[in-house]
Amino acid sequence: MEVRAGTEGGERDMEGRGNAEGALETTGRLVGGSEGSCGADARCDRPRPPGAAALMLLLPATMFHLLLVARSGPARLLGPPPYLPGLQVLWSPRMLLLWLTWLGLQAALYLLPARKVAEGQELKDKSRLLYPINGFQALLLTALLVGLAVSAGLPLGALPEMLLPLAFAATFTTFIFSLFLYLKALVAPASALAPGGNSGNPIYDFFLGRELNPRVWSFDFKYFCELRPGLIGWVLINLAMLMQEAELRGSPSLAMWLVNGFQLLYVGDALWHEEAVLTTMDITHDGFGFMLAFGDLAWVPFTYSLQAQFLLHHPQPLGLPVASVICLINAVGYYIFRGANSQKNTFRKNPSDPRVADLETIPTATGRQLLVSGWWGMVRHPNYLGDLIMALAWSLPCGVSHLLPYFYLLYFTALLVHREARDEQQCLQKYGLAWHEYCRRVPYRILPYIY
Ligand SMILES: NC(=O)C1=CN([C@@H]2O[C@H](COP(=O)(O)OP(=O)(O)OC[C@H]3O[C@@H](n4cnc5c(N)ncnc54)[C@H](OP(=O)(O)O)[C@@H]3O)[C@@H](O)[C@H]2O)C=CC1
Ligand SMILES: CC(C)CCC[C@@H](C)[C@H]1CC=C2C3=C(CC[C@@]21C)[C@@]1(C)CC[C@H](O)C(C)(C)[C@@H]1CC3
Repeated sequence: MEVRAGTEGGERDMEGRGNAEGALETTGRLVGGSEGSCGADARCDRPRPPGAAALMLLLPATMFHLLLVARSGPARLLGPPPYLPGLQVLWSPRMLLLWLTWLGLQAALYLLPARKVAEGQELKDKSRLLYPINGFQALLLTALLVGLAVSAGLPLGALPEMLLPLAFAATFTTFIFSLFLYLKALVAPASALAPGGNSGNPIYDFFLGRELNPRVWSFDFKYFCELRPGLIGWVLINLAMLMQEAELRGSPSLAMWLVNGFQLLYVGDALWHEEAVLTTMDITHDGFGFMLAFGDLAWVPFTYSLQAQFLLHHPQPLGLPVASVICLINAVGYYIFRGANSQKNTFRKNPSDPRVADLETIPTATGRQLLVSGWWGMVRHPNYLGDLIMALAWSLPCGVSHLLPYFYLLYFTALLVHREARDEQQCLQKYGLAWHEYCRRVPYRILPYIY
């Protein structure tokens, strides 16, 4: 695949500010302030270097806290962990090898011939990078390989006992990998840097990432990490919890089936619609540094699987009527999430497509239009609403006796509220008056009549 020059963030580099996602996808407003290239953006809220340094400790610490409390009797989200594991528990060369094998397997699957090669968003120099679309194929092949390995005697049910050292290996490799990304960016041309990826402060740049699309030959690190090892690892950990539960209790519980099924649907959907990730701000705007690398490779698999971890250690009775209601909630969430994302993607690809041609739109000075009916006429981020409804459905099978399984819902609400504010700021810069008009016509952001 041809690699062409990256630029400073393509069309999204209009606000002159850097990656603010860290501010809440990591910190909330704790990290306010600005450095480097914030420019005229009054809402620039990137972390300051001490904030970035603190987050590099805080994020892994939170992840280990969750892993520890999920297996403890009281399972208190806000309570102390049952014990503090020593290095002899966390560090295991075997687990490091297992983790590297996992990454290697996913990298090999990434390099297999793809059914399609997609073009990314147009960069500033009008070039586009090329990306293989074979994520769903990677999921199926991983399932096949794991199936074969399990039938040959691989004890997948032993994985729950290995989570701590495995998460430690993932965190360790993320630090090394981020260092590699940082050093690589030092010799990259200025045109390859993300907006705000050149603050001059090493801690800050290490944390948020300097390069927009770091690649070695055609291997795109950010795109690879965003969808493959973390997302597929997440469903594999879920499956291991299910198998271990079957071993311990004779069969998996209904609650465990639901959590596995819902999250498999979510991951399968993401990989099936892999091309859509090319238009997200993570790919088009944000640098690739510790925050996103840790998020993709460690945070997603080890904390998004929290409900399954909780259920293994805290079985919850679940009757069919309640389970049916929960399935309905997940189906409604998925319907909104998929409907909204597909409507926008179809419209952006071809506004004359019969599926979207009848929708009402607002013209903008850029030549692009904004949908103002259909899903995008209901609230300004219907896809977030659907995602949040699904997040609720993933927690409900765990009952209401503990707050811990609702961690994802709480974290995700905060993340999406911040993400929405950030996207809103970018759209305002991009579309100006037309965006004001859109906000007037569609006054609610995520939840109709409430927010
Ligand atoms: N599970 C997880 O941890 C996470 C999941 N997500 C999910 O990822 C998905 C993608 O989210 P995200 O990348 O944040 O952003 P969106 O998919 O919501 O994209 C926002 C962009 O859509 C375009 N847009 C906004 N309004 C309109 C409109 N009315 N008509 C046409 N285009 C419009 C604008 O870009 P333009 O005009 O340039 O096309 C805007 O910048 C969501 O479903 C979200 O829930 C996101 C983060 C984490
Ligand atoms: C470590 C921090 C606290 C948080 C880091 C944030 C990341 C975990 C998320 C940023 C954007 C993401 C997306 C997905 C997963 C989580 C991260 C990486 C996504 C791949 C999930 C599946 C969806 O269908 C999607 C639309 C493809 C998502 C894209 C954004």
